[in-house]
Amino acid sequence: MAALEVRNLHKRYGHHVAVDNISFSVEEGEIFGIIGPNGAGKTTTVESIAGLRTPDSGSISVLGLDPVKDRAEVRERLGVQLQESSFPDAIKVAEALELYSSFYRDPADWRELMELLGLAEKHKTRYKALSGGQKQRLSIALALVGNPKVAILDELTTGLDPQARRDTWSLIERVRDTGVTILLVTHFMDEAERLSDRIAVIDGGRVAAVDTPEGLIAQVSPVQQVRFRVSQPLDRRVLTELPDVSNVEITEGRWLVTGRGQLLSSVAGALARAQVVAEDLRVDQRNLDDAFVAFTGRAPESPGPRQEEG
Ligand SMILES: Nc1ncnc2c1ncn2[C@@H]1O[C@H](COP(=O)(O)OP(=O)(O)OP(=O)(O)O)[C@@H](O)[C@H]1O
Repeated sequence: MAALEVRNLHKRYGHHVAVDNISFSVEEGEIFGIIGPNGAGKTTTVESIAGLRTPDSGSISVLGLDPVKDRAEVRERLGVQLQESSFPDAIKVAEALELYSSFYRDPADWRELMELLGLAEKHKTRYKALSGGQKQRLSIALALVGNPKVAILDELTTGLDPQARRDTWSLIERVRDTGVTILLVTHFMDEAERLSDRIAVIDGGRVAAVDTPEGLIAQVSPVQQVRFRVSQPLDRRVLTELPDVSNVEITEGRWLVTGRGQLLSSVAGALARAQVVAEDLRVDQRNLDDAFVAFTGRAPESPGPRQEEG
């Protein structure tokens, strides 16, 4: 059974169609990314999954449950970090975590989460006195405090500095490694590419593509090239016989290998087997930004400027 299943989801606000027939499914243990321009319908989709909005039509299953009909059960199993979480200004970090953990049947150890998210030193600090990055980390902790089987993270690292972003990514990977399925909405292509097993590109309320990060990139730019020099003589057939390789050119000692699919790993593997070291290696490779532009016709946002971490 898929952890999440969204089928033919529709949602209008007045005459404006925000979600126009969105379908996708997320396997258990996956990190599934959702990317798309502003106003694409990402938040409407994930808030419908969380039972916070009622779709006009379509069906949603969270671990086999309906977010509206089975609201209480879904709440126990689904952790949600949404944009602009708002808490009472006067609540202290530890109080918020303890309070939220009391809402669940089988909560996580909130003290451990506080430690993990680097909030232990701030445990007595009131919400209003936290920096943007600390508020962000608290909202992640609160999404995880119920020990969820599925977590929805929207704008995970907005407002975090580069080190805090990387730390948060490692944390999310650790959470995934404990078996939690993660739905990650993000504006940042580096984050989506680093974390997601698969990604849905949403544009104008529709799914423009669903694939692995490499698959999305390959869809828009199937041809790749790898350039290098070799540390010792090499029979070109070692490379021309690889299924991913379409052409090998050697000019003045520089090798240019053209191909598709997993070209770099195929070439690296063949060179390693031949005990040849690739020197001065360059890969002409597109990234997820290129795929985003190709699927949506718009450039993705960049992560900065970021708020000061306190
Ligand atoms: N409560 C609402 N009332 C009216 N229109 C809404 C409401 N919520 C969202 N919309 C509109 O629906 C569309 C989809 O919004 P949504 O927030 O789902 O997009 P998004 O992809 O999450 O955008 P962003 O990346 O900017 O957060 C937008 O055009 C938005 O203006």
